[in-house]
Amino acid sequence: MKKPIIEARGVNLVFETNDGPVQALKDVNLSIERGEFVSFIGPSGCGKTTFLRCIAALETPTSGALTVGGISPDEARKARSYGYVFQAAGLYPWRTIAGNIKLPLEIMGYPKSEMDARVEKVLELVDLKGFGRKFPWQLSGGMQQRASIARALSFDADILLMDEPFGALDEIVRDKLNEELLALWARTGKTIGFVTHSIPEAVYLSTKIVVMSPRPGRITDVIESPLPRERPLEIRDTPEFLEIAQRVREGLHAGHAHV
Ligand SMILES: Nc1ncnc2c1ncn2[C@@H]1O[C@H](COP(=O)(O)OP(=O)(O)OP(=O)(O)O)[C@@H](O)[C@H]1O
Repeated sequence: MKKPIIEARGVNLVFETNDGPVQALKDVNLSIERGEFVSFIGPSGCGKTTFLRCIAALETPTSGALTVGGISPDEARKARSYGYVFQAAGLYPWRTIAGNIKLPLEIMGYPKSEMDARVEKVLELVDLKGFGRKFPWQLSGGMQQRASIARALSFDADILLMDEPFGALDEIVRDKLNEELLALWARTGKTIGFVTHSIPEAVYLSTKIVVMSPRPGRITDVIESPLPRERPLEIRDTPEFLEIAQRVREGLHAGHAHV
């Protein structure tokens, strides 16, 4: 059997705060296979972001085992195994779009010609061809978020971690970006970890949906989606889609019963 690209076994994380310990993650067990699209959904404070940050070695579990590509998250971070997309696009206003996308490549010391080639390639991947010389403030919110995805893709990591990347966008833009993200995922074969508050977004995008609940943050359900990988937006009106959405809803409610 192939080894999962991300594997968590009995992961716990307790934050020590002024008000006492906060158990952000409790006994999290999860396997993510290469090429999967995994969404994390649950109410505020259930540990979605914390788990993503553990994968990215931005937080360290208090106990348990977590591997990324068979190595520790810290080693995986040093090996540039993932790109990270935050809720806010976080582009530097004094740099052009191309300049922003180049930033991680500059830090990694890529030669100029390769940087330029990569910028062109990722701009095309996120449908921003021709916008490299614009500044962030000249782009719409949706375009800025596409640019931040391009930046995360620029060094071609196997894993893309996305923390509510479309949360601040209106529904029409969000639909379009969801469609584009699926196309990008199909073209690149990346493994994607995606945090969301939206049930339709989670069901539309994912091959696996991880339902979480708070206090302490834990996984209450893991749903393997039976939907085909190729998904027109209209799939959201099919009985299969609505059935999965219902199961997510039930998982969310069941989680609350423990609070
Ligand atoms: N650095 C920290 N110090 C102390 N407590 C923290 C820290 N980071 C997160 N927490 C707490 O851990 C719990 C999980 O937080 P986390 O941000 O992972 O939740 P979330 O599910 O991503 O929430 P949201 O949907 O609001 O982003 C919360 O109770 C939060 O207050």
